[in-house]
Parts: sequence; structure tokens; C-alpha cells
Amino acid sequence: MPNIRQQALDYHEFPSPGKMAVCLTKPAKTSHDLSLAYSPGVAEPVREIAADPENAYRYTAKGNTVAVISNGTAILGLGNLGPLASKPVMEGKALLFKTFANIDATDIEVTNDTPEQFINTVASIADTFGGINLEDIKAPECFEIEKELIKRCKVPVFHDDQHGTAIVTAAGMINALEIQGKKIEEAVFVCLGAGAAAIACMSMLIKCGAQREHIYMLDRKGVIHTQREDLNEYKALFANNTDKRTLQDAIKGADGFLGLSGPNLLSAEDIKLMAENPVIFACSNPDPEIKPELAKETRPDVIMGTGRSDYPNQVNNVLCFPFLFRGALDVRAKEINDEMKVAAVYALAGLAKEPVLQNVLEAYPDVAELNFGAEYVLPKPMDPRLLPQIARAVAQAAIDSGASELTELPAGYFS
Ligand SMILES: NC(=O)C1=CN([C@@H]2O[C@H](COP(=O)(O)OP(=O)(O)OC[C@H]3O[C@@H](n4cnc5c(N)ncnc54)[C@H](OP(=O)(O)O)[C@@H]3O)[C@@H](O)[C@H]2O)C=CC1
Ligand SMILES: CC(=O)C(=O)O
Ligand SMILES: [Mg+2]
Repeated sequence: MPNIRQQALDYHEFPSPGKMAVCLTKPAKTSHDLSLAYSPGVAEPVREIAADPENAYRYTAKGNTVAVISNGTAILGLGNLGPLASKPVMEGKALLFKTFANIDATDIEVTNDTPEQFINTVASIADTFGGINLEDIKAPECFEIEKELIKRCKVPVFHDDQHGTAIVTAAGMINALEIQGKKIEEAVFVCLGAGAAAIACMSMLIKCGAQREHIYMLDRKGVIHTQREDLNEYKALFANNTDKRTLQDAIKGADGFLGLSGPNLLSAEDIKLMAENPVIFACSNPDPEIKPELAKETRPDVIMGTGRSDYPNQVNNVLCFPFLFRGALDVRAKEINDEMKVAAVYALAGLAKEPVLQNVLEAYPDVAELNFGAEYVLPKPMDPRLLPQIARAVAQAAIDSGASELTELPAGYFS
């Protein structure tokens, strides 16, 4: 798109700075309105909540809110640019929560010196919200932060770059491998990156049938292997007993490449080494590990995905987090467990096989048609069926797995 930089800056600046504002759901026009909204009336719900905290869901907006919280240590693929610089991304996530799932999200950017400070800050405000969406926090700190916050918070805590990305990547990979005529159990994967998104994506692929030994993960120092003594406990889970050391060693004969690292790290020469009919998801944002034009020119047999909205096959956590949180909030799930995540994977993968709706096609004026195949392995974010299908699958899984105290879905829930 011509001049995308200036268009993007203008979009953010005008007509008012940023992408969000507060909207009210109750009248505040008359003195009677004010005596209900504020003093003296507001004291009544205060007393009810003090008597039973569950009443916060009845008398405040808590149950439909999510806090999008970052410390700016891994902003997209741009790196550690600090909390304030992450604000446009966090406002963007709030925009997506509202647009796609009518969830009221608040962005919170935390300045911290240590993970403990971050944990203490988030734990002390978590109860304000229905759920916590952690965003763009770098590995390995993100793993400890999420684990500790899950322990300390009463509401669901979900690190989107780990699990949202993993759900969408797994759904897309399952479909892409099927189209390429490959079995996930036999496929060999190379994952460039060994951080938040990479560790979670590979763990999810294993839950969906991939073999641990068929996965080669690389960080800045090359292949993660058992002879290395510099691995943290998360990378160590993916250490292979192998002689492969470089990206070129690992990618030879691979069926799938997952890029969760940084821009332009994969070359045409590298992908020439892959097996026939490969899948390349170059997910680094905004600039992928390899440009789709180059990948397709070099390997006409490739299925290619990126994290971006302006190429086919957008492999991006936007396809997950709004809808997954909708389901979790609606059944008041106390956590987002593996059962709920796997349910989201298969709901998402299944929807890609349904005929594409006219309104989705209209959102992509440059595309004549969309059908399940090499250029369409995942639904588009504006597909209105994502909300009912993913939210329902997640809510049902929450009930079945005991994450929700409900025994069945609310009557008529997205049916
Ligand atoms: N499409 C999507 O939905 C999503 C995409 N992403 C993308 O994934 C990338 C990583 O994000 P995230 O996991 O949150 O960040 P982290 O900081 O947690 O991890 C970054 C990882 O990338 C590795 N890396 C960086 N540069 C290189 C390099 N030159 N060669 C090999 N490995 C490299 C780092 O290696 P080392 O460990 O050695 O430092 C680290 O393991 C970003 O580009 C982000 O945009 C993330 C989430 C969602
Ligand atoms: C999409 C996203 O969350 C990321 O690139 O970090
Ligand atoms: Mg992110």
C-alpha cells in the first residue's frame, strides 16, 4: 500500500489522538440520575459488593472487561522499546476486543525494573477486571510472570503472544498440512525463535500430534541441542540430540517453517532446501522472516502465511483472543486451561473449511474469491462466525473441564 507510514500516523492522530474512548451505559442527565449513579445511590452496590464480591459482576462492568497489560519488552518484532511505546499496540488489542467480541478492554503499560514489580502491580489491580490479557512481554520472564499471576489472580490470566499465537498457528498448520497432503505426526518443523511465541506454538503443535523430535528450534545462537549449556529451562524442553547447528542444517528437508523471531532472517537459498510442498508461516510483525513475494517466487509449491493483514493467510493471534475471552468471560471461567485452548484450535481450523460469507469478501476488495486452499487456510478476522463458534467451543470446554462452575451453557448461548 502506498505511503502506509503516513496513513498509519494520520489514522492514529486524527480526528482525536489514539484509538479508543470511554462510552457510558447509564444516563447522567438529571439530579435523579446523579443521585443513582453517584451519591447517595452508589452506596447501595458498594454495600452489596462488600458483602459478597461476586456482586461486582452484577453491579459493575467487571464481567465484560479485560485489561491488556504490557511492559513493552517485546513489542511485536520491534524489540524492547519500553512500556509507553507499546501503547498503540495495546490500544489496538483493545480495539480488536471491542470490534470482534464487544469486550471492553483497557490498555495498561507498566514500567518495571524486575518481573516481581510487574507481577505485584498486575496482581494488585487484577480484581478490577474480568480477565487479564498479558501482551508483548519477552521470554523468559513472561513464563514466570504468567505462572505467578495465574496463581495469584482470581480472574483468568492469558499471555496472548504465547497461547493466542499458538492456537492460531496450530489451526493454520493443521489445515495447511492437510492441503499439502502431509500428516502432522510425520512432519518435520523448524522454528526460528525460542521465545514466548515460539515455545508456546511448538508446545501446542505437539498437543495436536507433532513429534517433539521432529521439531528443530533455533535462537540467535543457532539450533537448540542437547550439547548446549546456555539454555534456559524452557528452551531446554526443545533441545534435540542432533549434529545440526545452523538454520541451513535444520531446514534441509523440513515440511514446515515457523518464524517467531524477527524480520528478513530467512533467505531464498534457505527455503530451496525445504521438502516438497512446504508450509512457511513467517509470523514476525510487522516484517516477516521472509517476504511472501520472494517465498512464492522461489517455491511455487509453498503455502505461505504471515502475521499481517495485507497478505493471504494471516496467522495472527487476533483470530483467537477476542473470541476465546468472550467464551471464558461468559461462563465466568476461573482460568484458561489446555482443554479450552485446544477447543479453540479445532473450532478455528474447522471454520476455514466453511464457505466464505459475502461480507468477508467485501472486506477484501482486491480478492475475487476465497475458498479453503493454499491461499485460505484460516478464516479472516472479520468473519462473524468466529465469535459464536470459538466462544461456544471455549465456553463448553471450560464447563467440561471444570474451569467454570456452570454445568451447562447458558440457554441459547450463541446457538
Ligand atoms: N503473528 C502473530 O500472531 C505473532 C507474532 N509474534 C512475533 O514473534 C516474534 C517473537 O515474539 P515473542 O516471542 O513475543 O518475543 P520474545 O522476545 O519472547 O522472543 C524472541 C525470540 O526470537 C529470537 N530471535 C530474535 N532474533 C533472532 C535471530 N536473528 N535469529 C534467531 N532467533 C532470533 C530470540 O532469540 P534469543 O532467545 O537468542 O534471544 C528469542 O528466542 C516477534 O516478531 C513477534 O512479532 C509474536 C506473537 C504473535
Ligand atoms: C501479533 C502480536 O501479538 C505480536 O506480533 O506480538
Ligand atoms: Mg503481541
